[in-house]
Amino acid sequence: MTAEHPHAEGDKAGTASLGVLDEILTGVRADVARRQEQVPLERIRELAAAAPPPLDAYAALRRPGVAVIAEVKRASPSKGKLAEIADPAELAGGYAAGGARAISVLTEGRWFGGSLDDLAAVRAAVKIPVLRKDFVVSSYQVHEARAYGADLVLLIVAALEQNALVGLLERIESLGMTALVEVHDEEEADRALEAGAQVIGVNARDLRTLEVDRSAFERIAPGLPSSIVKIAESGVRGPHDLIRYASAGADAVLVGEGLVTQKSPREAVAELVNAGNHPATPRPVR
Ligand SMILES: O=C(O)c1ccccc1NCC(=O)[C@H](O)[C@H](O)COP(=O)(O)O
Repeated sequence: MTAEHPHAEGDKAGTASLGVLDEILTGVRADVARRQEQVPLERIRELAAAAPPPLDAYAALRRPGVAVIAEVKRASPSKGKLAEIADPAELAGGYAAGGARAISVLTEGRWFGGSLDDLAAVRAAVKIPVLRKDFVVSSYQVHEARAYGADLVLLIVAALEQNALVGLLERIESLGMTALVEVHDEEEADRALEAGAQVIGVNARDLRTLEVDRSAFERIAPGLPSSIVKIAESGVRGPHDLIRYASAGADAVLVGEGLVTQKSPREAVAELVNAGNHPATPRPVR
């Protein structure tokens, strides 16, 4: 993690500034501009085209049982430092061995302590789909994601005008990847559907206040068509949260803090996977 992490360790949800998403995006734009100066768009496109083909994340997440997407997350705006992750490949290998269906890699550096090197290391370590979890605002980042081995790319509706959302989603799909389109309310869910999203994540974390409200998924998911893969993001601290999300129709849960802070992230994943496969756990209606 960079030394100039903007929030001190131990910051709590609710105390961050209302403009945290804007603050993150300002830093992301500066970082993308710097990388693009070093590796021009034409070159990153060549690297993306030369990368091994992406895996089918939609199919992987539609398989029976509630899928666990396990996240490599060192730090966050809401909590500051979460875990020392010296070897993201080893962590991801443990997640895969525990039964994770996909791995999420935070590649934003200033707030989350991630990097594209983490993405490449994880890609090389596992044979399951890998998500580039970042604040994607330009097609350059989409080509970068592919060049570094991503199969899935996060798009946050709250961070994008509708034209940009549509353009980036099409770019992701044109490179054979899957877009995970993140929403926080019904209006954003409508925008995601209009843009053509096939995989929608409802993030329980309000990006303005950083508070986690698990009922957001329960409000939004039932209104989504059955063909959509529905992912409940944030707030899974154990099997009880997975079961709650499954009861509201989740195909998958995306889990960061609840895994990286455990003594054995591999066992913590396995516990969630078992809960997701248990016959008593509700199945999404398709
Ligand atoms: O985690 C944060 O504090 C955060 C703040 C602002 C924007 C995004 C943020 N997190 C990204 C995520 O969506 C989570 O890492 C992911 O859903 C996992 O959440 P959790 O299991 O609660 O760590």
